[in-house]
Amino acid sequence: MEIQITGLRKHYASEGRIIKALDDVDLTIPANLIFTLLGPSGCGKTTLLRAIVGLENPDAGEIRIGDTIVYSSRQGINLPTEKRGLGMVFQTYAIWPHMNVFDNVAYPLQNRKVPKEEIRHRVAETLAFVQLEGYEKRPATRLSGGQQQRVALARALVAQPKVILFDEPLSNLDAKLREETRKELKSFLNDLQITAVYVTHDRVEALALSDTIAVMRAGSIIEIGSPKKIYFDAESEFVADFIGRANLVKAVVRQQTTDATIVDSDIGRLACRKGDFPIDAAVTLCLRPEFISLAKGEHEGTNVVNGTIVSLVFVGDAFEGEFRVGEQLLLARIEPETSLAAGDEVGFQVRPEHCLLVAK
Ligand SMILES: Nc1ncnc2c1ncn2[C@@H]1O[C@H](COP(=O)(O)OP(=O)(O)OP(=O)(O)O)[C@@H](O)[C@H]1O
Repeated sequence: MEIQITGLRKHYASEGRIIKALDDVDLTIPANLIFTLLGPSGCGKTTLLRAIVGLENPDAGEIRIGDTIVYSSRQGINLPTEKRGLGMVFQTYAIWPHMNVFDNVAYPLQNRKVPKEEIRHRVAETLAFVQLEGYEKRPATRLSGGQQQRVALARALVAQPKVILFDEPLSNLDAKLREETRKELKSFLNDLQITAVYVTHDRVEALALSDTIAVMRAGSIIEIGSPKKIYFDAESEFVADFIGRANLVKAVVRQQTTDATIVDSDIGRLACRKGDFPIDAAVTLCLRPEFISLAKGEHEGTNVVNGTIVSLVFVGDAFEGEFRVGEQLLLARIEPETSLAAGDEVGFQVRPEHCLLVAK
């Protein structure tokens, strides 16, 4: 089910200041996909999610879920949470420790006075779906973190919602379990064909899980696109920097050719991916460390950059190499079997399509 948000506003007054948690947000969340709200702490993600759920009372705007207006300041509509037909997996909605798995999952149905036999059937079906059949009698506290998350998911799904909302549901799990649970969750959601709205500040989680990512900043949605689009074709310096490790270099547009934009940058003259910028525009060159392939010695030719290695840090599957080009420090990903060392003169040639220009 599609969610349509129009002019949604929520301001808070705090210590004499106005905080624009939601600054007139317009947003369409498409049906049956995993849609992620990504942004730094305090950008308004949770406020937006809570407004969709009905746990936050906005100041103005409209929220439509499918054909139903669940909130409209103009029409004075504000449906209570339980009438919005949503499932939720929130950090703060953790499973109940004093109940067993069955009772945790059955709770939303018991609350709605669904007949006992149907409850048993639907809980069994949902537990099978999240691969927890046979766990009905297990006290919730005697489950692993990942299993507890699956119980929380089952509880959100048991009432067959049209939309399911997640607020940082994996943030209490350790790194390895978080990765496994994320994969499971993606496969569950793909099978379900349900509209999922997912809030996180973790870019890796957003990239791995989402069909579409909306990047938020200071109460506004600033960019929307597929994970690849956001990662490779960011439109602003903020998004390029937030979504992944990036070398950001100041540059000025000098020339537009048919297939490239030529800039003078703090690391030299470079042909970059063609961008729609006027001559003399001040832009930022975004160069991802994985596109820099350093080799020893001084290099010559077009789109060549030379520098000196400052440090190498081993991070398991690679080295993170820091090197200096003039006044600019750049980061490169270097293969683990490298013979490069600090102090080495190095250079690289970069393909224009790997040099993304973004607005400052
Ligand atoms: N009850 C409140 N009173 C005052 N300010 C609030 C209140 N709730 C949220 N805010 C402010 O509104 C802004 C948006 O908060 P929100 O929790 O939506 O951000 P977030 O992006 O979810 O952050 P995080 O990732 O840290 O949870 C923040 O500046 C926050 O301090």
